Amino acid sequence: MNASLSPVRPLAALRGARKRYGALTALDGIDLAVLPGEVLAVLGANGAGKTTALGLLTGRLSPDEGEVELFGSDPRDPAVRRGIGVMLQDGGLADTVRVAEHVRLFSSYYADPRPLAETLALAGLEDLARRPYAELSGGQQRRVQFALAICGRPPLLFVDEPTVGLDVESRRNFWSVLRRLRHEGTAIVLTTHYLEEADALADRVVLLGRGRVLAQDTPAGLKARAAGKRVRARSALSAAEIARWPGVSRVQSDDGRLDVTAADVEGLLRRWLAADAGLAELEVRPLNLEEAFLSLTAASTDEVTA
Ligand SMILES: Nc1ncnc2c1ncn2[C@@H]1O[C@H](COP(=O)(O)OP(=O)(O)OP(=O)(O)O)[C@@H](O)[C@H]1O
Repeated sequence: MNASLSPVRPLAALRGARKRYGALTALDGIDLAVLPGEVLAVLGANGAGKTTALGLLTGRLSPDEGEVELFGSDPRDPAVRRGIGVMLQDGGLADTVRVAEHVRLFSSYYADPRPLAETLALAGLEDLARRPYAELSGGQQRRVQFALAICGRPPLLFVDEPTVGLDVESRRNFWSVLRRLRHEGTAIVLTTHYLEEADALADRVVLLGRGRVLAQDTPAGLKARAAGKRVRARSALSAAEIARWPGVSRVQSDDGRLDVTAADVEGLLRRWLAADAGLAELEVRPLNLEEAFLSLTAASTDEVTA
């Protein structure tokens, strides 16, 4: 989607944004728009450019080329940034200060903060309010960083890999809090490696790879756009033979059966049945989000190396 053609004015946008670190191009001219009320997941492998994209949108970094817009203005203006909440990967908070004091101090920067007790409850910190920050576990420190990001009731919240290092229950709790904030009307930009997380939370996904946008879609749309379906069957043909057929992107031998990923599944099945009348135990299923992600990422790698 081209951000400038969007009928709804975005809360934040990158247009042709390019960012280099020395010789390395971290973002290679990307377009991205955050629409009111949506949860946008920025998904990608390590080094794809997710944190850099967030750094531009939140005014922490400046682009080398292109435009960055936040609430129609420049995010490098501190007055504009006051309208956002940001949870970074590393908060850098004072160790000796107690949790409630951190939250109270941050809340004082905002005109209409949440009551302290509500912020602590949303972040799951009620029982830790009197603890010094340094005496918290890594996961508990993440919750404090989250509390600071939401205490000012920002209409737009940025969270960078928020559930890294959280156990399964904490991750689920965190998801339900994000859903509640979205329900209150907060737009959320979330970076993640976890496809499951994007699938569970996001209205839209921007898939980044090597500093480029590989796809922007709903989680379901992303799955549909990815290269086809998986077909499993017991066959007399070899994996190498099927791998040469057009439209076949991957073949694996698994427990005496072949597992084939193909864009045109009907074409594959016609050819396979014609070549092997003994084809048995046939199963066809759509790719899950993880497989869709891998096939899109692999397609970009092919493009780069071609
Ligand atoms: N300050 C920096 N100086 C030099 N290179 C950097 C800097 N920050 C990021 N990079 C490089 O830019 C690229 C994009 O990094 P970025 O942190 O945006 O990726 P990411 O998608 O957030 O990765 P991860 O999932 O590992 O956090 C990487 O190759 C990274 O090594």
